[in-house]
Amino acid sequence: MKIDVQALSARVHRTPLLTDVSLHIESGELFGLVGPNGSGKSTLMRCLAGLRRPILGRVIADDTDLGQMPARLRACRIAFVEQQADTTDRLTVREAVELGRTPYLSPLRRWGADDQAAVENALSSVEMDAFADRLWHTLSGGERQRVHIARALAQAPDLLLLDEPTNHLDIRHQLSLMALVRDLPLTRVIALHDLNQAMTCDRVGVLHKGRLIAAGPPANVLHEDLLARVFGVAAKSATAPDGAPRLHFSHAL
Ligand SMILES: Nc1ncnc2c1ncn2[C@@H]1O[C@H](COP(=O)(O)OP(=O)(O)OP(=O)(O)O)[C@@H](O)[C@H]1O
Repeated sequence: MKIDVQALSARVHRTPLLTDVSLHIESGELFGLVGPNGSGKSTLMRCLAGLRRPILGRVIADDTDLGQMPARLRACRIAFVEQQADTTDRLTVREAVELGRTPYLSPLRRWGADDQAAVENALSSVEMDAFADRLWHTLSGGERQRVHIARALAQAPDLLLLDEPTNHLDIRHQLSLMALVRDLPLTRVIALHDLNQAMTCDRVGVLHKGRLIAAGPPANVLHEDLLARVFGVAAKSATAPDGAPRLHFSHAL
């Protein structure tokens, strides 16, 4: 799914949250969204998910205005893992992941082998198969996060939106999640605080005070001047032994 964000502005009461954001994301791209706390990342993600209506501008998903897309179609095509998603329902892990298949079900299309396979594959992608029968509320924060991601994968979307998905994850699961997301054959937008994880995206966009101030290949965008100006940190770019660009942070400015 390709995404065209056209002159998008969002506001709460009189407070602007996003101002005149325009952005094109290619089909199949891994796009990283970065910016300091409160810069508007989650707000933009919610607009991309169709959960927040912009006050101005629009989001075009393939050739359809997201505001006009029927909710069920949107639920089949777009999966969103929010930052602090939670549930109070008494669910097992498997039942939570099965929710990802809900948009596909109807009286004419009941639960079938495809749905079961999608759930099992999703559980195993995030290494949660052994937890399938555990109750949701007994899981740790990182385990819950992995189940949310499994639910989104079970949805088999064309666009996957992940808002800071590596929060709560230990370093091994951070790296395996990023590797999993990198290899998925679909459009992915991922809000990240770890700028070295952002360096592994195809392109990044930088939000600052609700405006998109830069977008492009990570090594071009996340340079020392921008990191000082936007994030308020002293950083140096370097090359890791495997040839990948790395950022080294020394202190807050
Ligand atoms: N309902 C609301 N009412 C008032 N202000 C809001 C509301 N929702 C968001 N904001 C403000 O809008 C700004 C952008 O919030 P948003 O959650 O999009 O930022 P973010 O970049 O995701 O931040 P973080 O990195 O801290 O998660 C913040 O200053 C936030 O306090």
